[in-house]
Amino acid sequence: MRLSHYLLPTLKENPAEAQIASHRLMLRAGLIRQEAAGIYAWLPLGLRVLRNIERIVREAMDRAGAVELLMPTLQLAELWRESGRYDVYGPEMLRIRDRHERELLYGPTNEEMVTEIFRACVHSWRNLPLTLYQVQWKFRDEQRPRFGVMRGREFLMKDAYSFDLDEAAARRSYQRMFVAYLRMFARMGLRAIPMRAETGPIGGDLSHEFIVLAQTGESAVYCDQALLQLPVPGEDVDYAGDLSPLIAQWTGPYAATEDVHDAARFEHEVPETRRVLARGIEVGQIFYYGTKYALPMKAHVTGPDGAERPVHGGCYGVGVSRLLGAIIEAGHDGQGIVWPEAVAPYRVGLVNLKIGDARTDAACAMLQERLAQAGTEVLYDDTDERPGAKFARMDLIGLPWQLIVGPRGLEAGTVELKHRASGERRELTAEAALQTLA
Ligand SMILES: Nc1ncnc2c1ncn2[C@@H]1O[C@H](COS(=O)(=O)NC(=O)[C@@H](N)CS)[C@@H](O)[C@H]1O
Repeated sequence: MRLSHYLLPTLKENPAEAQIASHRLMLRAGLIRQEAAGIYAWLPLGLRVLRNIERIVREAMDRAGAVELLMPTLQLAELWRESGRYDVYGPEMLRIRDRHERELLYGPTNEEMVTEIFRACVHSWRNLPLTLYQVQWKFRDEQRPRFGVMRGREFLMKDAYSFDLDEAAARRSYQRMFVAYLRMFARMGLRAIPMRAETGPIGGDLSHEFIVLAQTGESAVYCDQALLQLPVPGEDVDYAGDLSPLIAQWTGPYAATEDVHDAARFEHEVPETRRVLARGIEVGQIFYYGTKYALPMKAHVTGPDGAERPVHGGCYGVGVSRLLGAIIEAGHDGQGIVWPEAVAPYRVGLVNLKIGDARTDAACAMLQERLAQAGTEVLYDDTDERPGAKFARMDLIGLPWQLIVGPRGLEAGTVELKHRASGERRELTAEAALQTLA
């Protein structure tokens, strides 16, 4: 991709309204643009990261056996009257009337709608367990949208919903999602800690939040240091097996958000040297809520004994757009963003220090060709700005690698390869650089 024909409106100054690093950097690096309070346009570079995060989320859901569908953002109010949540959901719900004066709402979440789809399509226990998921925009009319995409009003969520014959089976679905979440966040370069949490308007009696520790996190969290060192389940985890030992390993040590924190237990259970009090960003939350929606909405299946019964459910959310903020909070320095390779918008920033010079242009063309053949995504800075400005922009947007081509280097038969995260720079031949990037 050539920067001279791209849309990358970087900003030199820190925008006054941005109070935390990720908000400042997302605006300065030209990833998003605020269109209204809590409502953002996703500019090309930010959209590529969002899509990479979605890909990792989808791969984790598919691997855990969930099935993707896509539900509309607009929902009928009567659906929420069936569950009894329409009147209790509160001012966060954006209520809309269409031209026929029909009452609609912009979905803040989709338990009712997915239950309606389930009850219309599934009638036998033989179809269970079934976990459906989507990646869809949500709207919550937050009183105080802030911190950029961290607490937006329109935001992208992966929401999954499990359906099972009984509580025991539903808890197994919950465990599969729990493990999938541990793996998913680790693949994004995050250490997300599962913490017992309140269930709030979604309901149920079992919930865990997945928290990324960060100074600017909105939640205060208390946990046992031991949790921060646990190895994340590997690629070979057997989702069909008994996951209880794994869950016990991750839920044994003390971990709680402030709204469920038990100070006495914390002091009693956790040796002082291992007590962690930190702030965290909630990047996901999972709930078991039994028949809370199936009962009022009559989502039944015929059991093995031939009897009709309401299904047991759970829901599993991930803040896909919030994750850009969380990843930047966890990975940035004084020069800008430091993207983990797995989510970076491009892997290599190719910088031509003298656009128009036959040798540097030819070298850059060759490098782009070879990197494209190797499947490496490249953002080519073919602008004629000063080198200093080009380096600063590359550091700001935080691509994992910078490949710098200048006339002096070519004279000596070398190009420069810089690793953004470590700051390490090396002068080496183009071939050696391509080998390093392979
Ligand atoms: N205002 C918001 N802006 C950005 N992300 C948000 C916002 N509200 C929630 N999220 C993200 O969305 C995730 C899921 O939201 S939730 O309310 O906990 N859960 C649900 O809505 C369930 N229906 C999940 S299926 C949260 O963990 C958080 O990461």
